[in-house]
Amino acid sequence: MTRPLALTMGEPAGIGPDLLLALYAQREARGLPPFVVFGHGGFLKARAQRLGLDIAIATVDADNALDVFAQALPVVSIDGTVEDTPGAPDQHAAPVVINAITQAVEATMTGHCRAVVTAPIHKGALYHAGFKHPGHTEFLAELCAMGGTPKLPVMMLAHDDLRTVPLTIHVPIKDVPGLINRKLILETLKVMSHDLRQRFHIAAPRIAVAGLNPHAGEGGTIGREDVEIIGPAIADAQAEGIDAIGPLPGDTLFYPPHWRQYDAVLAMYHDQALIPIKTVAFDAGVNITLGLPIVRTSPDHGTAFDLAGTGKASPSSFAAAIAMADQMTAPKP
Ligand SMILES: NC(=O)c1ccc[n+]([C@@H]2O[C@H](COP(=O)([O-])OP(=O)(O)OC[C@H]3O[C@@H](n4cnc5c(N)ncnc54)[C@H](O)[C@@H]3O)[C@@H](O)[C@H]2O)c1
Ligand SMILES: N[C@H](C(=O)O)[C@H](O)COP(=O)(O)O
Repeated sequence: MTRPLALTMGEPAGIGPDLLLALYAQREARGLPPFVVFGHGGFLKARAQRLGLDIAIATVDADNALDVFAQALPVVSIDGTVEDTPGAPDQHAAPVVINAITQAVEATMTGHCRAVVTAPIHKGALYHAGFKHPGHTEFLAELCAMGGTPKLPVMMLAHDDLRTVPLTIHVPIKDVPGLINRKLILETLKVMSHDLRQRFHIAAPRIAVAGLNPHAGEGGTIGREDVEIIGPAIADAQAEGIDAIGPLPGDTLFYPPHWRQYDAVLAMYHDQALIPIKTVAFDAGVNITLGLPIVRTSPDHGTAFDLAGTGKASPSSFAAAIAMADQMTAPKP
């Protein structure tokens, strides 16, 4: 029998807990693989009750999850204080939120679970509690390094054949130009090219690189980064055998006949990469971290405080994240 996926509870005041509870209730209808939740058992019981979900919750070790999955939602319970206050984040819950991620990664790195699927965290609440990482992406790279030097983690948003990667992630837009350099572009393209083959089974991936400036700098007349940094970095990548092309104007790159020529797009900043996916597939997009020794996926949405505890949030993107993690780690027949 296969091992379970490790789901993290995410921000308790958000919709993450609602969705994983709903997906457990819908597991058969949706054909979901077995999973175990790393989170706070008492809180999850309270949230299930609030949502009117009649499901049993069993406290387990990751190794026992499969034994109970058919009868109860298996939870590796993390000690700490977590109140059921939808829409109102409480920084006292932060240690549980962070430990849930840490333990889920450990269980996956040590082979007890197959992959990690994270529920959304509220970055502001964690920063106030001292969390030092911009988001899961960088934290996961540190956890997977197990005390060594973290490898470059790469965020990808994916839906069907549309896959986009932000070169810079959670940084102020005013800092973006200064963070773009040849080495970062080359290293990101290497990770993309490797993982498109390894995780997505694309034999010869083609990658489009978006420019930073309008019209990719219009030959250097509207900003110099495209000609002085991005173009040379693409040449570096081509010299290493990576099929990358660009810089291409970001505004027309996402016209379907254009992006469909490529297996992925490397964008220069967060919104340039995420807007296309969230516009066409907010309900089905998946966030996947490339460059890790394990598979990690996540829904493309955030904590949606306005919907937490109401039962109105759509579980579709979370289900797509589970399906992608399952597909990428399914035992070979
Ligand atoms: N993977 C992650 O941990 C992750 C991802 C994205 C955002 N976030 C965090 O989430 C917080 C809120 O971010 P935001 O407001 O920009 O984005 P959001 O995705 O939480 O919400 C944006 C809008 O979409 C709606 N929405 C979101 N998910 C929905 C769903 N499943 N069904 C129906 N409607 C849904 C919300 O109600 C809201 O109107 C921030 O702290 C951000 O950092 C975390
Ligand atoms: N910008 C990401 C998104 O909207 O999906 C997000 O905040 C998640 O980041 P991490 O996976 O690094 O937490």
